Amino acid sequence: MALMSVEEAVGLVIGEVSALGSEDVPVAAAAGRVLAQDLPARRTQPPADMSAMDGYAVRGADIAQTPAHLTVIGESAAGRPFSGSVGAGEAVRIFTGAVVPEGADTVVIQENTSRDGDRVTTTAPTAALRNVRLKGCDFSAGMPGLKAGRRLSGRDIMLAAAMDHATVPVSRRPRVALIQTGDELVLPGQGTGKDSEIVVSNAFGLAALARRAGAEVTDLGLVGDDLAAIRAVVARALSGEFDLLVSSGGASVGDHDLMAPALRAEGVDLSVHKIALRPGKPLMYGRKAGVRVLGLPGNPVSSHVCAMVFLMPLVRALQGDGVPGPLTAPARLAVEVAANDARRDFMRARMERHADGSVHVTPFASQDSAMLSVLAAADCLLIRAPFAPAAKAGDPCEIIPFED
Ligand SMILES: Nc1nc2c(c(=O)[nH]1)N[C@H]1C(S)=C(S)[C@@H](COP(=O)(O)OP(=O)(O)OC[C@H]3O[C@@H](n4cnc5c(N)ncnc54)[C@H](O)[C@@H]3O)O[C@H]1N2
Ligand code: MOO
Repeated sequence: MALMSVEEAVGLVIGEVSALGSEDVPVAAAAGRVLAQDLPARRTQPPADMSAMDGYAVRGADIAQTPAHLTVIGESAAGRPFSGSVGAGEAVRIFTGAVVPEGADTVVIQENTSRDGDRVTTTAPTAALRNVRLKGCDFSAGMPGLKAGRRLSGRDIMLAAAMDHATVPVSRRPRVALIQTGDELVLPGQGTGKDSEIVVSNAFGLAALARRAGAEVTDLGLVGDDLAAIRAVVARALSGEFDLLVSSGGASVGDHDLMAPALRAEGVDLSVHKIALRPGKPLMYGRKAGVRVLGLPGNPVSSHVCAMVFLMPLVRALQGDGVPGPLTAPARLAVEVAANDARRDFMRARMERHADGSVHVTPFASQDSAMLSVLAAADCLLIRAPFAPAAKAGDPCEIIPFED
């Protein structure tokens, strides 16, 4: 059977996905969530012309010549505006963040003045209109401040709060169920010391990546290589409690690789199985009604790479994220690499930043998809396109930097 290209598979997995429902969350809890609707400003900022400096609010025309002598008629502080207006030859003592009083249009910083009782004299020139933040220069009421589909950063929630939103509408978190299959698997600390045992690792990495992408994750635990047992846990995961089932293991063609038969027996329509991807060839994707299923290979590195290429983008797309990723970056090869075969390769690699800012990437000598020590030592994946010719040190390349 011909292998499906990674692009086609990604298209099938996230192509027709739209956001699950939405919920309102306090703005303080909204960082990392995806905005479900455009967020307009509920007020104008600054709400009035405001001083950007500590000094004196004056009429610009009055200070065209230095020195200019003015009479101080009052004070405007942040939150405590001056109620009168500034006439010709007058000044109001003003502080940063205070409303510029009516009549004034310029603020002279106090370092450029000398004060004597209620008289103030300018000691250096100030251009008219300086040091004033005009009403609405940041945003105006009704203006679309943040667009739907945006994953909110700390900077975004500052803007949301300043626009006077105590809560923000975000897409609800996709509910993800994890299953790990394999008779050999034991939990950390629970092995009996037999050479045939393998301590599970995959669910920890998968849960971490899914949560980082915004999912609520439930680990349904380990299940042996037994069709009835796998079907039972698959049936639970498909029962409506979850939006996405993610399995690891049992995806290949061996006699004990039972995930595809179990999924099909439980009514999952598998549209992807076997991809031109390394690591991660035996990747499955399918749906049963509203529940999506991602069947990842058991090899630990394969499961993790597939999670970066398919699981995280899918979890983000299920929140309506307009940029589901993964985000790639340009770099240069630090060493030569051999020609690639038909599978798009995501090589574990380390990057080094040179003084000129360029990033140089060295893939590890071992690219075994079982080797967690190499995965943990890597800080990026070097992408090699299908049939890419051999390349030499200094050639441009593309990487996916790990986010942690
Ligand atoms: N004849 C063929 N054999 C294999 C092929 C193939 O095309 N033809 N593909 C290989 C590739 S590529 C991969 S990747 C693996 C994937 O196999 P499975 O998804 O069936 O994975 P398992 O056999 O269940 O496990 C593989 C390996 O990973 C260990 N493992 C499994 N689950 C976990 C876990 N949760 N935590 C840690 N380690 C885990 C497991 O013990 C095995 O060592 O198939 C190749 N074979
Ligand atoms: O795809 Mo497998 O992950 O090459 O080992």
